[in-house]
Amino acid sequence: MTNERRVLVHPEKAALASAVAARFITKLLDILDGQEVAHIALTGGSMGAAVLGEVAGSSAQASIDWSRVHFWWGDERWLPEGDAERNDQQARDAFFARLPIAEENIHPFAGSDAGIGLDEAAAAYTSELARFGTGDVEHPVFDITFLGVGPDGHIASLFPHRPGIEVEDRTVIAVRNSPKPPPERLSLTRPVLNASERVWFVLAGADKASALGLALAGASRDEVPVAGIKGRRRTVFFVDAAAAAEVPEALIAPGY
Ligand SMILES: O=C1O[C@H](COP(=O)(O)O)[C@@H](O)[C@H](O)[C@H]1O
Repeated sequence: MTNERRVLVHPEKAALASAVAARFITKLLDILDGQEVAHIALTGGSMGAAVLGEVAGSSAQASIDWSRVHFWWGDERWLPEGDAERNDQQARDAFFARLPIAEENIHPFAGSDAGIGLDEAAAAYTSELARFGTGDVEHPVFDITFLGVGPDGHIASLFPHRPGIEVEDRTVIAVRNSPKPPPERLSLTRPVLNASERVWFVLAGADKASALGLALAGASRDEVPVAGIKGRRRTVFFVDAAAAAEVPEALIAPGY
C-alpha cells in the first residue's frame, strides 16, 4: 500500500459524513487493537461536526473504549469558551455531550475569556501538547488528523499567502488578521500535522472544488495550504461529488 494521496468520492454531504464516521470507528478499533492509547486531532468547519455527529449516533461506537482515546484540535477560533462558533463547542454539541468521554481526554485550546492573551494561549497549548510528546517530538503523534479545507484552500488556521504555513520552529502559532472571521485564531503548524500517521481531509460543496483541484494538480502550499499537508502513512480526501468536480480522474479511487 502506498502513501499517495487518495480521493474517495461520496454522492453528497450526508452520505459523506456517515461513510467517514463508519470508517473512523473501524480504523479506531484497529488502532486500539495495536496500541494502548490513540490521539485524534479534530477539525472545525462544516464537516467536522457532521462527521462527529454521525459517530455519536452510530451503535458501532459502543465497541470503542473511549477512555483510551485523546482528542485535540487542529485549530481554534479566539472566542470565549462556550461560543457556538468555537470549533470545540461544535464538537461538544455534536459528540462529547453524547458520549462518556472524560474531560481529561479532551484537550481544547483556551478561550478568549480565560484571562490570558493569544500568545499565552499558544504557549499553553504548546505545553499541553508537550505533555504527550513521544521520543524526539514535543507533541503527540496523531493517529488520525481530520482537516476541513476552506474554499481558499486553507487548513486549520493556515491561510494562503500568509507566513503560518511555513512555520517549522513551533508546534502552535497565534494567528492575527485572519482573512476568515474571527480575525484571531490559534493553529497547529505544518510539521505537527505532517507528523500524523493518517491525515483525513473531509470536504463537501462546489465552493471547495477549485482549491482541491489546484492542490491535487501540484499547486504550492503558499497558494493552497492544503497542498502542503500529508500524513506519514495515509492521506485521504473524503469528498462529495460537488467538491470532486475538478479532481483529475486518475486520482479518484475506483469504485467511488
Ligand atoms: O474556520 C475554519 O474553517 C475551516 C474550513 O471550514 P469550512 O466550514 O469551510 O469547511 C476549518 O477546517 C477550520 O478548522 C476552521 O477553523
